[in-house]
Amino acid sequence: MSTPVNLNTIRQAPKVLLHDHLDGGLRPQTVIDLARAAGYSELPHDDAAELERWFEAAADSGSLERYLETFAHTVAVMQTEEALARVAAECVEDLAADGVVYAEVRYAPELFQERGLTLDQVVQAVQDGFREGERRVAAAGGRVRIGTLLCAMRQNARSLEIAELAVRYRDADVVGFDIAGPEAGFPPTRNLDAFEYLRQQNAHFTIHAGEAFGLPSIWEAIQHCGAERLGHGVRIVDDIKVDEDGKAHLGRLASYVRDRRIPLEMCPSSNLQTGAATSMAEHPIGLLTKLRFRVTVNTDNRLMSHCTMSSEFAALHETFGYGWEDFQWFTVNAMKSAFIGFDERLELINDVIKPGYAALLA
Ligand SMILES: O=c1[nH]cnc2c1ncn2[C@H]1C[C@H](O)[C@@H](CO)O1
Ligand SMILES: [Zn+2]
Repeated sequence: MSTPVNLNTIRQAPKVLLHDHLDGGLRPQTVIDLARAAGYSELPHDDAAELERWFEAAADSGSLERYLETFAHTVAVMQTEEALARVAAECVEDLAADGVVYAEVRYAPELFQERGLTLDQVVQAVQDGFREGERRVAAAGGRVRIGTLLCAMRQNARSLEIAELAVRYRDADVVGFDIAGPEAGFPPTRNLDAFEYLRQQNAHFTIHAGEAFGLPSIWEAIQHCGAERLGHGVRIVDDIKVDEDGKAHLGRLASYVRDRRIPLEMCPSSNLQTGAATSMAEHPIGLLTKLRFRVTVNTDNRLMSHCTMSSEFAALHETFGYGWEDFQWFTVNAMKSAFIGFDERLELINDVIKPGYAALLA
């Protein structure tokens, strides 16, 4: 008889996370500590539990723009090398404690220059923090590997510079690039020079698309920019019609995304808060999973969405009845879609993920 599925047992299952923002995953107490150290007095609460509730409620606004406003506080307290390294190390510990065995964690270096840090100092501080976190996890007998994605913010015009930064650190575990920030009004094609540069460098990138804007954003991200994965991508369902008898008809773009196995970095809880989906039951992940798109499950922002990889899986179990086989499928999908090398992905699938789920299914 297989292990019953609940939050505790899900924590023990090996999980892979491709879409997690460093500045969206701070521990509430760390936000408070760092604010104190920096003399930042704008926090809405100085009690960790209240602050945690505040982030979740403020992010639960129904709009991506309002959701993004909450990052003003986390970004404000991450302006020194010490703060960046601490947040990065704690991020690794928290993911490992939740049973994540591989994660790609992203952030926008350009946001951490308010106190004079150079882009290189920002990246080096975060990489130091990630390596420190991995060492602490290994010393405690755990296993986790972190790759970094550098984001450029859509509303700024620094994407080529950030793409060059990502390539400069590609041998120091920066595994790819992304664009983030408000989607409506900032089409991905504004950053074509960055994407062209990355392709010429044989570098990897994903693009936030199809979250707060629809099919044109997804189409541009894939066909003009050359994105290998889609951040969210939920609006791809606008190109799918389902008959009354349940038969699905895919348009050209949806067919392309499915047939080319383009990974969808889906983040259910975040989508409920930004209004990209109306409820868990109606979240497009149900249909897209049924149609065997390459779906992956992610947290987006663990602080703002008050979630973990395990709580996302648990919510999907409650809503759609998914069990270990489905979780293994999401996890293998994610591992196959990661930006690290093929050998390493295969090793994680064969040595960690499959044995982990086999034990839970036995
Ligand atoms: O879901 C999101 N969509 C677009 N941008 C986002 C999302 N979550 C976080 N961000 C932004 C806010 C962060 O400051 C930035 C880099 O992590 O990315
Ligand atoms: Zn995101």
